Amino acid sequence: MTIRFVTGNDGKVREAREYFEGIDTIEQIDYDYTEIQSDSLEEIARHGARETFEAREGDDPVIVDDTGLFVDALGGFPGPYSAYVEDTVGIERFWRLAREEENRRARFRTVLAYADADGTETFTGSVAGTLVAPRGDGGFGYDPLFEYNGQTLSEMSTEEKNAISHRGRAFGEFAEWYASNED
Ligand SMILES: O=c1nc[nH]c2c1ncn2[C@H]1C[C@H](O)[C@@H](COP(=O)(O)OP(=O)(O)OP(=O)(O)O)O1
Repeated sequence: MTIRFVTGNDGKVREAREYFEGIDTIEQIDYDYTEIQSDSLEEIARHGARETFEAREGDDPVIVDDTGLFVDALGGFPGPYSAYVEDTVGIERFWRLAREEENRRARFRTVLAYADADGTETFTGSVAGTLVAPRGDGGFGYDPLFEYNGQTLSEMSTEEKNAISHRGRAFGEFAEWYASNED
């Protein structure tokens, strides 16, 4: 099938194309859905997918990905506000805040929302790691700061990142559900 991925983030699309290579086609859709103010990634993603599905003509299913980086020592900040923090202060200044903390544990969480004529479903994936001084030049967003098993996500190939990442795990949940729901 063709999966219509509603996002302006090319990094997310690259990871989806790698994950579903040879299985499904990923089509990137630009639709400016309302990012509701909420501390729940589920609500944000669910609302975005529903709104986009209903605004489009036809019955093509769509997916929306809402992701956040949650830092333990900062009470989960920036969490659902991760895009805002990246756009305003940037990851270098965010690192200067995080490096003051003794406990540098953090977690990425992705909620993928799928909407079609039958309703909306959400799928979640997360990965725990450690914040470090930025390293590597792959990936996107906060990847250079996030270390997992000795490597930052920026030092991994897309395939390696997908194998352990929040998003890769959410894709896995979705793919399993989708396969068991096909007519
Ligand atoms: O795997 C990732 N590795 C590192 N950083 C990441 C990742 N995934 C999202 N991020 C960053 C991008 C943005 O600063 C925020 C999520 O924001 P989020 O609203 O989900 O995405 P976005 O605004 O970039 O694109 P869009 O809403 O069009 O899909 O965390």
